[in-house]
Amino acid sequence: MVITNFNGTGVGFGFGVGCGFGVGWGFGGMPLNLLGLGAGGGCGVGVGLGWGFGTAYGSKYRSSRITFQGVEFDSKEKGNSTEFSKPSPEVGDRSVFTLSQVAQHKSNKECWLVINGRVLDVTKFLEEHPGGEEVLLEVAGKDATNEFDAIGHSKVAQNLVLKYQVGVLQGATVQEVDFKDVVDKESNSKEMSAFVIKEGEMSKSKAFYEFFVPLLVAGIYFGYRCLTRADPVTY
Ligand code: HEM
Repeated sequence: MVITNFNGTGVGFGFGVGCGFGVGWGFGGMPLNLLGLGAGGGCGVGVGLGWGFGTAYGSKYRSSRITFQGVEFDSKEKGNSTEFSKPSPEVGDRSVFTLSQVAQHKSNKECWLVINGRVLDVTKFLEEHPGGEEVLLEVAGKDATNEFDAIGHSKVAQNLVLKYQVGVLQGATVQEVDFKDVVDKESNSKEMSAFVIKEGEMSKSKAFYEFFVPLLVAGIYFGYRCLTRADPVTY
């Protein structure tokens, strides 16, 4: 099983008494592909049905038997090792491309990008990418090394990079890799684990504003209502 955690800005709906903040469901993370638990605080209406913005945290699960196109992580076992099957690329692995040549392939029909000096044709991987095809298309035709590293991709993802290599970038020094070596313990264990926390995506001050300001406002309002409530008249 693969669990990918995410956090991001979310929208929460909740019910409250007196003021309208509560805990509810929200969406968050990139991509917005699963609902997560969110906390929201906000304006109260009437008897206290409220809504607010908060941060959503969630996890998404998928089967551990992920088969990326053409790559069988847990089959073809020979003894204790698993064979990493790489289909023959249309273009030779050692072809040398310039960045402007790579830049000519930036659509979903032909999507190339560069990672660590390797030129990759990820067209067939677009739909398979756990992070969504949009992020790949955003860096299509460019050097996406920084974006790739920033996510903290797993060893499995790094091995997949080799599968989609169609050449190298002109002037780049690329570490030679023997394809028999790319399968490590992680893929042999038939389990692809991912724990992606996008730190830095939300600054501390933003988190402060999203969480505490609505709570503060609601608290002040609640306190004001308590203090200004007229005492019942007793006879
Ligand atoms: C050919 C290059 C790439 C491959 C083979 C690849 C593969 C993967 C894989 C296997 C995962 C699942 C988690 C993991 O194992 O690390 C993943 C997640 C992700 N990737 Fe990539 N990736 C590639 C390029 C990129 C690029 C360039 C970006 C950003 C521009 C990106 C953004 C993401 C994001 C945001 C996630 C996390 C998804 C989530 O939080 O649910 N990936 N990728």
